[in-house]
Amino acid sequence: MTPSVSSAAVAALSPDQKAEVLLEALPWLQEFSGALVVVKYGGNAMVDDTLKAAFAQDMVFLRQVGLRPVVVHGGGPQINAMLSRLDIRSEFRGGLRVTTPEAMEVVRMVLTGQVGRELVGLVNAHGPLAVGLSGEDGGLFRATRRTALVDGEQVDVGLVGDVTAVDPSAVEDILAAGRIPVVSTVAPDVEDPTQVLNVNADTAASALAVALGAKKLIVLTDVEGLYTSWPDKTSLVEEIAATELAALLPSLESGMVPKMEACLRAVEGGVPAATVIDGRQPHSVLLEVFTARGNGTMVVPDVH
Ligand SMILES: Nc1ncnc2c1ncn2[C@@H]1O[C@H](COP(=O)(O)OP(=O)(O)O)[C@@H](O)[C@H]1O
Ligand SMILES: CC(=O)N[C@@H](CCC(=O)OP(=O)(O)O)C(=O)O
Repeated sequence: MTPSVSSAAVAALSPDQKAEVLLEALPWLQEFSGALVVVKYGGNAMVDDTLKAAFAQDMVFLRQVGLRPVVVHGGGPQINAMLSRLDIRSEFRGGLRVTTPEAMEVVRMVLTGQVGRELVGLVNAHGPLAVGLSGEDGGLFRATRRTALVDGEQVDVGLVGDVTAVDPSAVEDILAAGRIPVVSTVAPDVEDPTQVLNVNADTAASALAVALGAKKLIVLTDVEGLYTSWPDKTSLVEEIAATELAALLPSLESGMVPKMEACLRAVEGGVPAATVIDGRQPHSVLLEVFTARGNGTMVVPDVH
């Protein structure tokens, strides 16, 4: 496997510099030893092959140094591409895809049969570590149909749900076997378990992080982090407490709404920290977990 960090750049470092880089990770290796970390990989941060390979390498790295990573992936752009190839119209309302029965078939096929499979393959290029599953497997998720909030009104978005029950035992079994679960976020409807619903991947990752008692939720996206007044680049937030974020939520725009809501719910549900990081930076997860100055925006409880 070709290393994604340039060997020439590493060779150019002096022995002292190499030791310094390795030692910077020591306190973080100690702090995160054995820790369960849920990593949500957004579809927008997944469009480049080199980035995807680097992400897979990071998951293997975490696992190798004793953490227990759980991957929850999105795939919005990949679903869009397949819907347009099949000539099926699709629109978003309040950050959620309006999902017809026809679109739902494509969502399930792309998330579970394409995006999930590709990530499993990339991780397993390093060894037989990843096992893919969807919210349908082993009763992992159950979802309740929801509407979207558009201009103060609740509107119907079709076969879309929110995860309202999680049975993490299937994920825990995979972790106990020393492997890396890779979860796609379609989920059976509580009312009719033969009907699957489309679930936003950020909110599903958050529900899973809470149910697993994760030490951290890391959300990769295609922007540096949360901006309080988007798109003003000077308004990037490094750290924000739950109450402050709750007050800010109504002013956020569509893509960031489910993401920041997910971080808030995770922290309110007992996850000590939820971080949104820039997935366009190769190895952003390694930098986030193992360096002093992480990146992106960290959401923390009010008292921590
Ligand atoms: N306040 C904000 N801070 C940061 N990004 C924002 C904000 N408001 C809207 N955005 C947009 O949200 C996008 C991320 O959401 P989304 O496209 O759903 O990503 P993903 O596929 O990673 O889930 C960013 O690329 C940015 O264009
Ligand atoms: C209800 C809803 O909108 N579901 C999303 C599920 C995928 C997702 O969340 O993907 P990202 O993380 O890449 O945005 C969708 O259909 O696009």
